[in-house]
Amino acid sequence: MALCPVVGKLLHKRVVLASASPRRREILSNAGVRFEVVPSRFKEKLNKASFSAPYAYAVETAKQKALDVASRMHQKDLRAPDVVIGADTIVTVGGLILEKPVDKQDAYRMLSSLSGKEHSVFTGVAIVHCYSRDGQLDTDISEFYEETKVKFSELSEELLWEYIHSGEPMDKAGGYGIQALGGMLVEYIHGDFLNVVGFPLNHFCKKLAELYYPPKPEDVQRVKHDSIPTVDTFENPSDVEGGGSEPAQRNPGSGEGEGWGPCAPGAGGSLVEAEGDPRARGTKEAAKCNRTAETLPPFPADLLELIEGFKASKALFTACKLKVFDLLRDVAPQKAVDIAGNVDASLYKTERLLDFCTAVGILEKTEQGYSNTELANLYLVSDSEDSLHSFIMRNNDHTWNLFTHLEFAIQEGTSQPRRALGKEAEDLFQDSHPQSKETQLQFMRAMHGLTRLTAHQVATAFNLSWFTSACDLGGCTGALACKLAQEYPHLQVTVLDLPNVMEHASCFQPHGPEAAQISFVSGDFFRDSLPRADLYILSRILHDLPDDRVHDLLSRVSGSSKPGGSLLLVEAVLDDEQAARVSLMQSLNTLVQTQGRQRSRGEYRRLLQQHGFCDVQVARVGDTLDVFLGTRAAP
Ligand SMILES: C[S@@+](CC[C@H](N)C(=O)[O-])C[C@H]1O[C@@H](n2cnc3c(N)ncnc32)[C@H](O)[C@@H]1O
Repeated sequence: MALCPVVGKLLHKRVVLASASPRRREILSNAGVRFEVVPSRFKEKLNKASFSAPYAYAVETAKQKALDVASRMHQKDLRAPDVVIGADTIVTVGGLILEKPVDKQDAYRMLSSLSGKEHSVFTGVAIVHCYSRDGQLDTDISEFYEETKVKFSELSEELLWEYIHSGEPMDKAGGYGIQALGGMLVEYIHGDFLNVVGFPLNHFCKKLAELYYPPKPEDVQRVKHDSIPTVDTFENPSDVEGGGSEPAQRNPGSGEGEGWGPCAPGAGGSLVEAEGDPRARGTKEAAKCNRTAETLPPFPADLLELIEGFKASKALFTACKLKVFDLLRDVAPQKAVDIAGNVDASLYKTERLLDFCTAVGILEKTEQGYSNTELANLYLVSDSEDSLHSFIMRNNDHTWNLFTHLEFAIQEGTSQPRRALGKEAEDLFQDSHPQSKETQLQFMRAMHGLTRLTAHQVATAFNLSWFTSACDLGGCTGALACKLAQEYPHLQVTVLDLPNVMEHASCFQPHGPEAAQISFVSGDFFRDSLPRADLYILSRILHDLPDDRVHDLLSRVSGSSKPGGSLLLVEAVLDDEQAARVSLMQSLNTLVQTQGRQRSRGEYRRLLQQHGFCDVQVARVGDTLDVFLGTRAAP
């Protein structure tokens, strides 16, 4: 079905229906939308007289219902859902708006006013996209309405009262339900049947398509579309409070045709404006240049994420540095005041940091307090088996500093370790001014955590069971060696790395039976003779090296390999989108830090072949790493 992909856009979002109506629930779930139901507490008491048309009243009520739920959910657990759907159905006849009857007399009054006449059923719908920014709720609101004309037969008193006594009219706008007994009262309808039931599914899907697949500017035909009149007054202004969001005052005079109208996506759409929100400025600009909804530029969500991304990284670094996740491991939820006391920080600011961590899914917050998510327990606790804590701290203490010099690296065309760290590029690994033990260990723990993430997949990318000896050149803590030993019980693995690394390698030695298969050797793969092995491994080594050094190293490995021996090479490559993203990010790293560069799969394959490794096979590991296996041909 053509509409399925549109509804599919909601599948990975947390969607909430702000309505208790079982009919709306059924229509949406039948369409494949997955959602929670949180009935709105918004009282349907807007001043009808202040709306220039009945549908505007329905749209505004739908919007206020959705905003009420978004704001309550955000206040409750500081995490608004992604999308809240509000809807309000009204019946109008002779300029009067009929909602739900309050009692049987009211139902009688309504139904007799419809008898033998045509009336309109309007459903206003608001689709509210929610965002949490700095603990505040921010929303984008799209709204629309649908009208269906319904003609009732002449209803006898007897029929009327029989219907009223059935109880069906009481919770329905206009006092009837077209999908049940009330269907017998209807002579004909013009328009969407489901709109009369309570939810205009067809228009809803079209609106989603408009939002999620905005037309390309060149495809846009300028068409006159429905608009919603200006609404300035609310009967109860406090109803719109909450979560820092207020509905925008609509821009008069921007529209086509009718002389007024909203300047926002879709018919009757509007954007909530928040002070300082770039989207708000975008909306004003659009109004200025008289843009229609269809010609508004796409909202640059990815770009904004890119612009602001460093703030999120720094917040994570800070929470790690304060050891928040260590504190919350294996304990009952903690209140912000206790966490702040424990990490010796300001309560108010700590709470902001904790709320951010909650918003990005690394902490959970309940009434009892904050606790670690599973992700935090796995990776953010400093001494967990798979901890990335040191990798995060390395980024905070070392890489961050280097990246502040990216501009110089680009302008001057050189790496910046001197400016950033006071040392030369060639000293990065082999330091003539030894780093402190803590810095060295931080680097090694960082590599350990990173390598462990993919070690099993690298070790099993190819069947290596016929090798009896392997040497992992620049193998650091032995994280990959350990996995190889576990996978291949007949394999002896030598880990070769520089003396300053080997000095601390004992901290990482495995304790299981595989320990007997692994030996650590101190050495420089550019200067010292390489330990003898059937299989050499270069994992994440070559991208840090300039071309001449790559050739140098490969020719040494080749020279040490026996015919039939192999080289296993592990690198992120430039070829496909996902790997290239990681690879290019590393290339910025090498730009500021080393003299290396990223290479494509083809380049690595050719490099292996040039150095005598033939039958090169390649396997993808995870989303981003390529593992190459080449066999040394006879010279
Ligand atoms: C980026 S890390 C890669 C570690 C590991 N192979 C992996 O896949 O995670 C580079 C490693 O190469 C080591 N290294 C750099 N230059 C070296 C050299 N000339 N001789 C031996 N090891 C070296 C570093 O000490 C470091 O442990």
